[in-house]
Amino acid sequence: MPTILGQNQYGKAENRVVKITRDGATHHIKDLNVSVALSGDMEEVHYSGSNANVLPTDTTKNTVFAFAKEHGIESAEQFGIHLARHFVTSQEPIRRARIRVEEYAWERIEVSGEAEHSFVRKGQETRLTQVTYDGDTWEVVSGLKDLTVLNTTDSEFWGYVKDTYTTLKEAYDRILATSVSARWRFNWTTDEQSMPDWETSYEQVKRHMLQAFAETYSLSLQQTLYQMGARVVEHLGEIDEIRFSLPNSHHFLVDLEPFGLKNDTADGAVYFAADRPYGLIEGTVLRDGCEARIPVDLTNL
Ligand SMILES: O=c1[nH]c(=O)c2[nH]c(=O)[nH]c2[nH]1
Repeated sequence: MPTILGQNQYGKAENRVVKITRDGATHHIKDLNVSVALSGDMEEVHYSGSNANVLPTDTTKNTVFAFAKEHGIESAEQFGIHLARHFVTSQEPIRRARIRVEEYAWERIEVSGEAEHSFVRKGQETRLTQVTYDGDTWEVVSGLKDLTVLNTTDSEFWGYVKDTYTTLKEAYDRILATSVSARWRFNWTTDEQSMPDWETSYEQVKRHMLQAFAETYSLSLQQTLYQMGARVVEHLGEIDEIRFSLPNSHHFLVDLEPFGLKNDTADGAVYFAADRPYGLIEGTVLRDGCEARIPVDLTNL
């Protein structure tokens, strides 16, 4: 049965590019998911396997990261236009380029004023609660998930154990990012007159967590976790226990040396935001003398 090739396109999808710009102590962030789809004279690669017209998808990925460094990211549209023009005008067989961009919006964490290098992702987190009553005693465990935060600096990781399998380079200025999942247990159990103000309490827990994240100079995500928990328990008398599950959302500096581009943290850099695997840092912070009752696995709550 004779067949012919119909519409076809190819390219690297979902390049997670994060560009930090440093304006003195004030940092700016652009966080994009960029997908490239190219089409043109691509019959031969499909019919005979000749790659003579094929610009590798790997190259399209490198171009995205290199352009972010070389030209910056003014807007998703400007970045898309620049890339599309490049592919179509630089490669004769490529007749059409479609660049799709998703942009994730970040806002500055409020500390005393707006933080210079600490951000929370726009869009609401999910608020959670679990109430249990046995006719006598109440247990209220509340929480949140998908509260995504990022520090563009004030994070290091070094001095760790090194064995035969350790390849990780020590980091003295890295991005620290996580999506906070937390559960906290109220010590209110019986007296309905002295119930906490749940709405106020929620806002305060969130504020203390965000401020602790922003203000901790972090030597590990574990240290940041403890600071966030301690801040909540110390400030809010109604909470005895808080547990966190914090994925370490790795941002890797992209090696742009092959394209003659210096990509240094110190003057604002381009990062590859990896989605998996990720470090997963979990732990409970307790008021001294209180019992731990929040389950280890937060998915069970
Ligand atoms: O903050 C961190 N804690 C770790 O335990 C760890 N492990 C790792 O590879 N990177 C990091 N970062």
